Amino acid sequence: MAGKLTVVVGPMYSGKTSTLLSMVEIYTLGRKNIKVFKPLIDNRYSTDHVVSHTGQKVLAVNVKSSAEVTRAVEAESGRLDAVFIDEVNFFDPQLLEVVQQIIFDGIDVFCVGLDMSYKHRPFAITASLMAIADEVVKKKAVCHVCGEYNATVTHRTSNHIDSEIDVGGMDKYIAVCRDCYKKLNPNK
Ligand SMILES: Nc1ncnc2c1ncn2[C@@H]1O[C@H](COP(=O)(O)OP(=O)(O)O)[C@@H](O)[C@H]1O
Ligand SMILES: Cc1cn([C@H]2C[C@H](O)[C@@H](COP(=O)(O)O)O2)c(=O)[nH]c1=O
Ligand SMILES: [Zn+2]
Repeated sequence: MAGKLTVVVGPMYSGKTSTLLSMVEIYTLGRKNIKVFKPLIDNRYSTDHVVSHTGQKVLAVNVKSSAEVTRAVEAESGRLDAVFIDEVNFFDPQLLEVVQQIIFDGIDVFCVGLDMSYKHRPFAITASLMAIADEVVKKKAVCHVCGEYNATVTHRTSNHIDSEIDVGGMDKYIAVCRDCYKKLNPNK
């Protein structure tokens, strides 16, 4: 039987990584064989763990590219039940084919990542994964400005760099609702 693809998206602080950690716990309690991956660029809290903003963590394989995910999964020779991938927004476009192959090989895949950059633009790899997913979960955060539980966007508070990729936390980013995002970005 083919595996199932679940994609969990949302702004920063919306509980994406916490959701991944809960699913890891469920699979682990069920004595399933799993592997967790994270991209090399994400060195914010740890290089060899996926860590949530609340400090909860799980051991993870740090990969430079999606090809390394394939190699690590193949090395398990069919023993895996599920694969978890954090921060898919940082991965190369080939992650789509890699994930597709893993689910066709009968392994469940959980992908977690930002759907949009601070520019309110989709991260292409997350959008492609959402398109082929069996289930998409869109999470919300509490708006840092108005305090409502309706934040769907991330606002970058520092403007020292224009690149859409810039690893960071509260020092650089807040979660906001669309109304507050518009007030903070009047050109939108
Ligand atoms: N504005 C916010 N809205 C919701 N949770 C927040 C906010 N700021 C900080 N947090 C904390 O972040 C936690 C979620 O962290 P995490 O699962 O790592 O989120 P994500 O992976 O989506 O960035 C929440 O449980 C809460 O403790
Ligand atoms: C919005 C946005 C975020 N990032 C970076 C900042 C963090 O390192 C991660 C997101 O982490 P989280 O687990 O969702 O909290 O992505 C970025 O590089 N570009 C952006 O536009
Ligand atoms: Zn708001």
